[in-house]
Amino acid sequence: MKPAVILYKKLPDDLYARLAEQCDVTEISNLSPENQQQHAEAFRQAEGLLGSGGKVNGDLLAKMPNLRVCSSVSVGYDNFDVEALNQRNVVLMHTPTVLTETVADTMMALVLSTARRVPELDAWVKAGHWQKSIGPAQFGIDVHHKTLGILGMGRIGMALAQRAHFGFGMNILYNARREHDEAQTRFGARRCDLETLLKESDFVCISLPLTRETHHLIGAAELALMKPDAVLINAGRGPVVDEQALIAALQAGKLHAAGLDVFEQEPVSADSPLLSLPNVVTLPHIGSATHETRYGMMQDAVENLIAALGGSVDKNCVNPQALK
Ligand SMILES: NC(=O)c1ccc[n+]([C@@H]2O[C@H](COP(=O)([O-])OP(=O)(O)OC[C@H]3O[C@@H](n4cnc5c(N)ncnc54)[C@H](O)[C@@H]3O)[C@@H](O)[C@H]2O)c1
Ligand SMILES: O=C(O)[C@H](O)CO
Repeated sequence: MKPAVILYKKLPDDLYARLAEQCDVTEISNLSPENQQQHAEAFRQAEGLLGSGGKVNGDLLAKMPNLRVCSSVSVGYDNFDVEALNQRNVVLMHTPTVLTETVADTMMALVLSTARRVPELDAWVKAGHWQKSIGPAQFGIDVHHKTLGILGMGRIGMALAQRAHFGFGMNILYNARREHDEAQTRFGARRCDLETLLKESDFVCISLPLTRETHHLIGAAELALMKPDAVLINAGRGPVVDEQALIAALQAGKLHAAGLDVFEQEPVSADSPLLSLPNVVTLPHIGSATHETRYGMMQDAVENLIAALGGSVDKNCVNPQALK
């Protein structure tokens, strides 16, 4: 008999067919309480759960007594209560690697667009304000040969360092719990404490996961250490930065600009002051959102689920120790 799974994300037809060939699929739009209630029996039967968005915690697990594998269409897994999964011996699979280069591209896009004010000046031209030669009011700041500090020197941090160092001749700083030999050898990257990184970087770039340690890692005190002409980029998770403190720093002119792909609340509220600051570039959490990469993530998530239900967790598993 095929294992029962709940699918809470729309898949392309070919990937749905691949999943349905191996599993008995119940498809729902999301993990809302209404869907959990309406499909209570399917939740009770399910051995697998595949999708992204929505909390997977002890409450949900209590409704899924047969669950063995969760497969997330994301690398970040802060939506999952891993301790609760471990207690129940539920394996969590995710999609690292396939999205790394695309997210690094997005971060570089934020670096360039904040420094050179691309969205702001695009709107200015389209609004008909370009009536004579531009002057200092339209100038930006250089990116090349500046210092880029990375918080979260993992897969995405390394791919960003590669672009910044080889593409733009930038000096790379990083803050990490351990020395990263490859970062030192390939990019001449220097490990430093958080304070030094914030004081010396022209661009502070966050590609950290959201954990108890990283929640509000960057608050008012940390922002105050940054140079007034520095830029903050966040493509990790919104709550790594205290958003109220960031708004206050930007409003007080203590930072040059910010580039944000992630927010404390998503979608960001339409009345957030961040949306009316001209020096803030906002994106709707599109770090990995290209056609090719999103397809690759969904493909990996399907294969991860099938492999883990079959007892194989050699690749892309957050908690292999949970496998009984
Ligand atoms: N904006 C997006 O669309 C998007 C897309 C993909 C990933 N992300 C985010 O980026 C994160 C990183 O992805 P990755 O594939 O590079 O993961 P990774 O595990 O390879 O890298 C994360 C790095 O952060 C480091 N780290 C963790 N806690 C730290 C701390 N307290 N201090 C210093 N360093 C710490 C880890 O040691 C690791 O090197 C994901 O967890 C996710 O939250 C966002
Ligand atoms: O963690 C990830 O993979 C991205 O944020 C997409 O959700």
